[in-house]
Amino acid sequence: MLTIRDLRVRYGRSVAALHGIDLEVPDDGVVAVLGSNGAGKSTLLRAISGTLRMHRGTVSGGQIHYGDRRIDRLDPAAIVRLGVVGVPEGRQIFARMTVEENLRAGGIGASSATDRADARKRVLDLFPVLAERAKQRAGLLSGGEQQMLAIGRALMTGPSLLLLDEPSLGLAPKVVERIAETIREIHAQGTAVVLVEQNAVMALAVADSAVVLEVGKVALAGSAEELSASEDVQRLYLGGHAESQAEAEREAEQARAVRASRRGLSRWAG
Ligand SMILES: Nc1ncnc2c1ncn2[C@@H]1O[C@H](COP(=O)(O)OP(=O)(O)OP(=O)(O)O)[C@@H](O)[C@H]1O
Repeated sequence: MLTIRDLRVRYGRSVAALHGIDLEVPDDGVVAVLGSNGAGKSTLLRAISGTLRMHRGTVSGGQIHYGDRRIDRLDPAAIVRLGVVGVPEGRQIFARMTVEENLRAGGIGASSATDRADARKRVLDLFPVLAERAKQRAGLLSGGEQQMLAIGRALMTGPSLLLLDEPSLGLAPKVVERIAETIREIHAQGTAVVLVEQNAVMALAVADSAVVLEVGKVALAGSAEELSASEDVQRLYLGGHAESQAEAEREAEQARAVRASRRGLSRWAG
């Protein structure tokens, strides 16, 4: 379980980005973090993964625990060793290296060659396209394939908690649905997920529970079903791109249908 209590983050002296966030991510959970630009979503992931310092940020108050370990003062490599691995926004794969080399780089932290081989097999089963493109330069993959590679590389360490920063960004709806299915499969295989998204329809379809951040605070929290039904969420995040209330309702209906199919999937997986 990841437990965040009263987390406060600053960038330099002048910018206070998070103002006391509370969040829990159960070991078998998928928690979505929603919110508009600048709400603090990426900052929250940076705080969990220990990468704030690379962005001149610091935890100025509160605590983050993973299990019984306090992690908000650990460096990123130590946090990865505890099983908490992030896929930052913008994918950041090694564009000039091949798909295979990218995956190998992800597995460097694995404890043994057997672990690496097992992880590689799991990743290629999850993303068969990466096996087909193994020798290709990563920079030549499509946007969706690059996102799959970024997730696959993170999975090479065998994480128990995966942090995803806007995996749907810039991808076509069909590819977004493929990424959503993959997140469900990763979860069904026993990895907890924190999913930061601006695509609330996708995130609420995949997650068990969600929080909405507004200017560095949790404005709303609840189960994915509660938030899908919330008028505020519908107006701000589900209806935001809809031309009419009817379309917003269709989107919410679509999210409910995908959730129902997910329940079917997890029953099947379990
Ligand atoms: N390196 C930085 N230095 C100074 N301020 C920053 C830095 N990174 C983020 N901020 C500020 O912190 C606040 C939260 O930003 P953050 O990137 O976490 O939001 P976000 O919800 O992830 O937004 P987006 O969806 O646009 O990525 C914003 O006011 C942003 O301008």
